Amino acid sequence: MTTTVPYTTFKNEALTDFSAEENKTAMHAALARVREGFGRKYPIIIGSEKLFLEEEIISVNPGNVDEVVGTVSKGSTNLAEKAMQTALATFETWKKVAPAERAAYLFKAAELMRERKHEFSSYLVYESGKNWVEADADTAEAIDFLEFYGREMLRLSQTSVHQPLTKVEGDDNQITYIPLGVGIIISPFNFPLAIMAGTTVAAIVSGNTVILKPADATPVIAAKFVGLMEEVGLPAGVLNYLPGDGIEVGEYLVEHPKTRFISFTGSRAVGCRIYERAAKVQKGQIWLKRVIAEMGGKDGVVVDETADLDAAAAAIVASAYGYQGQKCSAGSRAIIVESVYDEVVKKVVELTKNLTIGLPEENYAIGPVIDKKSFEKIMGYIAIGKTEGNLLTGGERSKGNGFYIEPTIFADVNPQARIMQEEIFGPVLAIAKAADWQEAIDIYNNTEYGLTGAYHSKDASRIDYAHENMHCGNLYINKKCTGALVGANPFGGFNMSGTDSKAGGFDYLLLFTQAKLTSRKK
Ligand SMILES: NC(=O)c1ccc[n+]([C@@H]2O[C@H](COP(=O)([O-])OP(=O)(O)OC[C@H]3O[C@@H](n4cnc5c(N)ncnc54)[C@H](O)[C@@H]3O)[C@@H](O)[C@H]2O)c1
Ligand SMILES: N[C@@H](CCC=O)C(=O)O
Repeated sequence: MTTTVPYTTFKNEALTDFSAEENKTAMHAALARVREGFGRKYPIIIGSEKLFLEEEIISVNPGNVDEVVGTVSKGSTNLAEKAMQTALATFETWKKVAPAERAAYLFKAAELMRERKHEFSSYLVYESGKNWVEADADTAEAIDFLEFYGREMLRLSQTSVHQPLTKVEGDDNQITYIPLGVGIIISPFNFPLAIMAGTTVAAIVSGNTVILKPADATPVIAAKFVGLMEEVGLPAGVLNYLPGDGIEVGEYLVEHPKTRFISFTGSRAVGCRIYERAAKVQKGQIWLKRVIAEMGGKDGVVVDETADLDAAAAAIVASAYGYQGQKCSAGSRAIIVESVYDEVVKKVVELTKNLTIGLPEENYAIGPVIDKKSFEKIMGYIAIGKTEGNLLTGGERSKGNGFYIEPTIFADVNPQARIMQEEIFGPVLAIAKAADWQEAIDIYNNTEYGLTGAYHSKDASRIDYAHENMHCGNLYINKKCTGALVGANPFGGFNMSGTDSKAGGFDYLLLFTQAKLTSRKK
């Protein structure tokens, strides 16, 4: 298999318009088909072996906890070792496969995923509790990553385009981006298709082999994706699928001397732990491991008195509550200038009270949070919020046979308060008042994170100031602070939000390669 797709032809996948009757009908049909497959068992996949084990991870619908979406065999350290040996052996052949051939697998997978878009989105609805729009965006982003990284590998392999070298008389100089080796992909629950698939295929298309450890709550959608890659003919052993306990299997692989890199997306605490453990050189290890860690955020929307206040309020609500606030990009803080504070807060409360709560499969605006542990953590923060701010709406569990929480707003919160500083990862918004726009930006910058932010204003010089001074990887002007588009809004943050990488960006594949220079005498 190979490809002749020009690398310049990337376009973002269109989102589905669910107000159109035919799309609604197609989504209902896909949900019904996926529901028929509930309770299916999914194996561990190592090379060409499919292993069904007694010990399993049970994937439950967070919107209706009596439903089991599927069960997935659970990996152990023995199987992690087996996966490592398989990935190491396969690397010897995969690294020699031409970039165009590697990219072709991604393009084929994108084509099939596009054809089965609603089916993938339905798994997201049932397994992660996303409503239709959020699920559709997750699937579209996964398609984008396949199309984008495939093209990026083609571009990177044309090194005269990527890095034209200075001409030297009598020399023929060539730079080649070669793969690293075996990578461990550790993915989060919240973009269980897009981030899981994107981080996996970026590594694979660059010529590496990988062991994928998906999030415990969302292993079925990962199994579906691995099945798709198998279907397009990706050679066995390039992508090994090993669900398992983060601490047991994850740490075994992070510490393994043959691990060449770790691509982690998840919380700050786990990211820091992986970074530290990966830094220790193990017996027999002949490289320093590369760690790509995309971690949490405490993102915020800043509004000054010149802004379009309706648009700003809508952006605050969309940023805070999309997928129940379970986005690293979620705008869990709003910082509003005093002179318009009451007006904007009133609008935000009204919009929030209009949000409907219910089953994701019925496409309510607000669904459940992912699991019991998250539910309890978020309710814990709501209890803290009740001591740190004025509760304007929400603050309670919501009805339903799942992990439903009311969208919650705390106003008049001190910028140093815990709910203004710590990532809650749930439908909780903390609002602070600033004396003026500059103080608002200072408050925005006053966290340990630096992932996304938004600034709402009509004043061009303040916008320029925000552009220079709001310290975050993704800054949005007069927009919400979520929803980065592959290729258009390369995504990743500063400080404790990670290692400053940019998923969906034009330098991302460099993280999975090393540059080799060959200088020939003519
Ligand atoms: N910056 C980004 O691009 C980005 C994107 C999505 C999510 N996130 C962050 O992810 C977090 C939410 O996801 P989550 O709850 O799945 O995160 P998490 O850190 O709990 O888990 C992420 C992954 O790490 C694994 N893991 C847990 N402990 C481990 C260990 N000791 N060693 C190795 N692996 C281990 C988990 O099993 C899971 O697969 C939030 O903090 C969010 O901000 C960041
Ligand atoms: N890339 C997504 C966030 C990913 C993290 O959760 C966004 O831009 O909203």
